[in-house]
Amino acid sequence: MDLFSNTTNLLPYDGETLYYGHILSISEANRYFEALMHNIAWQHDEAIIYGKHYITKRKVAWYGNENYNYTYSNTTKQALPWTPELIALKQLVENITGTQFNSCLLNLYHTGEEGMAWHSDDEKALGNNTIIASLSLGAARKFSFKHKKTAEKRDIILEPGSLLVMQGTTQTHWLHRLPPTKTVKNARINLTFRSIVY
Ligand SMILES: O=C(O)CCC(=O)C(=O)O
Ligand SMILES: [Fe+2]
Repeated sequence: MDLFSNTTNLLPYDGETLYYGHILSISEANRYFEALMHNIAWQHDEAIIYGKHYITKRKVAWYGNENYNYTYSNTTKQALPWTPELIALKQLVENITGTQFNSCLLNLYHTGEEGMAWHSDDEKALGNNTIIASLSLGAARKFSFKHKKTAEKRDIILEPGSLLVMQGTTQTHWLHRLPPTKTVKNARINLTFRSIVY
């Protein structure tokens, strides 16, 4: 039995997304935020859309068990080996979710003006009904879901030190995004633990 089983599904149908709230104390969340700011190999993300090359303001980093090649937005990333902080966080998230993860995509949003557009994490490498565990550090930000057919929406505030888990058919039927906002001035780090199936 997991310790956090009293969570409810944020989505009304066609998927399961659980918000576990704080899984780290404020001081632990601050300590990890500072450590990851300095110790992660942050790089600007690249995408090739209709043949045009884009570089994002947001920074990303990709870590994993092996040298996974991971392709999205027409660019291929290679995973770096886990750092001690990432191993500790992965362990914590695995204990709570009862699931093993073999990789983690990190995002660094320097201010509220950086976000992520509507998408679903439905790359082939994640397989069907994948489970993605999303840990937030730094600034609290709004996170939104939109159903692909009905356009029904759900919003949630992701607090620092909190865990959100997207599973079941969430990626098949729902888009999600991190909307940009002028009111947030501070940086946020998000870690999405994932399982690459090949
Ligand atoms: O920053 C977030 O909370 C979400 C990031 C995300 O959706 C992704 O990396 O696929
Ligand atoms: Fe995503």
